[in-house]
Amino acid sequence: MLGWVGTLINKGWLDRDRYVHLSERKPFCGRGQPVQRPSALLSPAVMFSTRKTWDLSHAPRLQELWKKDISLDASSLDFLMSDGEDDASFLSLPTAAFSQRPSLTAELSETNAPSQQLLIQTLQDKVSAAARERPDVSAAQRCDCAAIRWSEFRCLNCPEEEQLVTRLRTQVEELEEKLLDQTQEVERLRSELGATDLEKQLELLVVENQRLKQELKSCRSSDIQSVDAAAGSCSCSHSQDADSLRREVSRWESQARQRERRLAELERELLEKSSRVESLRRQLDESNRQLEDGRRQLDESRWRQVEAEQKLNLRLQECEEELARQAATPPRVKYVTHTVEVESADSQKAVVELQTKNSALQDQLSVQRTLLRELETQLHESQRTCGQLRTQILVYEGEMERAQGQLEAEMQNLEEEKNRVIEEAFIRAESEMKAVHENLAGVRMNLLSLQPALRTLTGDYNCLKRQVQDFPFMLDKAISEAKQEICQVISELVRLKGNIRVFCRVRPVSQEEQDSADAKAMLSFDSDDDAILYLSSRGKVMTFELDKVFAPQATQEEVFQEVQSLVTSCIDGFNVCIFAYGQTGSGKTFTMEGVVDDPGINQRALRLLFSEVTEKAPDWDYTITVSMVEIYNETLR
Ligand SMILES: Nc1ncnc2c1ncn2[C@@H]1O[C@H](COP(=O)(O)OP(=O)(O)OP(=O)(O)O)[C@@H](O)[C@H]1O
Repeated sequence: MLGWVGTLINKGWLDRDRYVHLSERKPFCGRGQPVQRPSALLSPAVMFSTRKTWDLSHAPRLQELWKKDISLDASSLDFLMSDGEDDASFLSLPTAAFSQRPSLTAELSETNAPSQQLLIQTLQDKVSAAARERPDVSAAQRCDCAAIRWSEFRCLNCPEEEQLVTRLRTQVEELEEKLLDQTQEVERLRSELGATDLEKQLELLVVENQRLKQELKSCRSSDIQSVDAAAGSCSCSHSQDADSLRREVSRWESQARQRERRLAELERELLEKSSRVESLRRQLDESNRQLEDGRRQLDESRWRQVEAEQKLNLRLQECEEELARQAATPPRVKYVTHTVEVESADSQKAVVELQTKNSALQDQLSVQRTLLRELETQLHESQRTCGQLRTQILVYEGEMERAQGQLEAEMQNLEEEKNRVIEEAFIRAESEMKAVHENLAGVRMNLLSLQPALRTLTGDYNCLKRQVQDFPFMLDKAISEAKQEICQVISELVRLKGNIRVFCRVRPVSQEEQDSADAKAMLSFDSDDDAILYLSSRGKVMTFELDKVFAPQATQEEVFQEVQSLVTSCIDGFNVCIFAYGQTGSGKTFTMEGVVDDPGINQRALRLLFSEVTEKAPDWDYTITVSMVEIYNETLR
């Protein structure tokens, strides 16, 4: 036992200091003679189980070891177990060897509770295997082996063993619950890091990125179109009003502000998405860290398991050696054999029960190992999935950074283009405004100069309008006045010329008259007055004053012109009479009738009369009657 404990301490599996205080006790003493214990290499299990005293005179090697203050190994355990002369000390060895197991298990459970079951199971398996692998031993040896098992079963049947089994079962249940919790935790981590939420978030981010690109493209195209439209409208800006240009510029500025607000919102959304990606990445890192912790715990559990297996193997080897030594030892105490034989049936039954329990525990252990392998597989799968997701996240982050860079560049270009267009529009608007102001000033000057003329024209227009309105009355008045004036003129003419006017027409001298004596009588005319006629006859000049004197060269037309007014006066209602008086051959017929080629007053007066009547026919109706009278030789015809 001391060698086993010492081996554990030398290998670093047990804490040496934990056993120092035990040196003050006196676990080993020989035959009532207390032995001063030189070292602290005793466990409480040994103290508890060693109820009989040992004679250290039969343990020179132990004394030597104690004096050297070194730890014991498996060989020292052989010595200790084989050198006892006292039967009681011999019998106490197996009891001590097995009864110390709960204490050891309790100590191990403090540091490695999950491996307890495996440790106990391994120990029991080794013992059972050792018993089965000795078919050729003698009956006495089998009896000794049975005695050992009986002692063990008796210890298992004790309350401490039952408590141990209960505690182990509780620990197994706790281990199962822990495995279940770890499985659920792994599932939760997979659900958090798996291809559900994270991929959905990434897909949403990609869709949002595409939407932002399309919206930016549409905004840029609409701005370019609006700029082109504005440029086209500015080309004919001479015909546009300055207010419309200002409204257009204000509208563009409003649109630009709206675009800027929209871009700010998009940037804010992008930042939110980036923060969301960052939080997801932190969650992923946290989950990976938890997975690493779980893996580390599993590694530690595995390591502890291996460690416990090594301990149990060592312990099993020691037990087997002890069993072999016990089997080789001659049966020194026969009654013990009898006692064992008496109770061998119960022991066999207990062995069967224990084997059944061992089988159940092995099954549970295999199940737990299977679960552990599945858990490790799931862990590896989760780690692989996490690696893939991490790679995808890096790829998406790179794409997002590139998209963000492109978006920022496009935003910058759009902003510069917008500023340039606005500046050009402002410049054009200012130039157009200047031209419009100049034109407006010229127009105002023209208006100022035209206002008096306009007022004059307005007055003239009003005057003309009034005149037009009064024109019918004025026309009637003018006609009346003209008629009155005409009547007055005619009256005055008649008054001036008299009611009877006398004209004198001198016909040319004929050829016959030139040869006669009468031709000497000469007529002369006054060159200054056409109403004077001089007649020279027989030395006397007689003067005749008439209304008109027509010389011989006077034509028919000239004579008619003199009487024409009289002819037309008859149209106005006056009575007129024209007649010729003179001696035969004086030219009356020639003047009144005329010749065919040169008509006289009658034909000319009728032509003029009918011409006037025809001209006034729309307004007047005339009735013309012609009558001819001749007085010849005092006869009227
Ligand atoms: N002014 C004249 N110029 C030229 N020839 C004229 C003119 N007057 C008259 N004679 C001619 O004198 C002639 C006589 O004229 P006419 O017959 O007219 O006279 P009379 O007075 O009518 O005569 P009677 O009383 O006999 O009828 C005509 O041959 C006519 O051609």
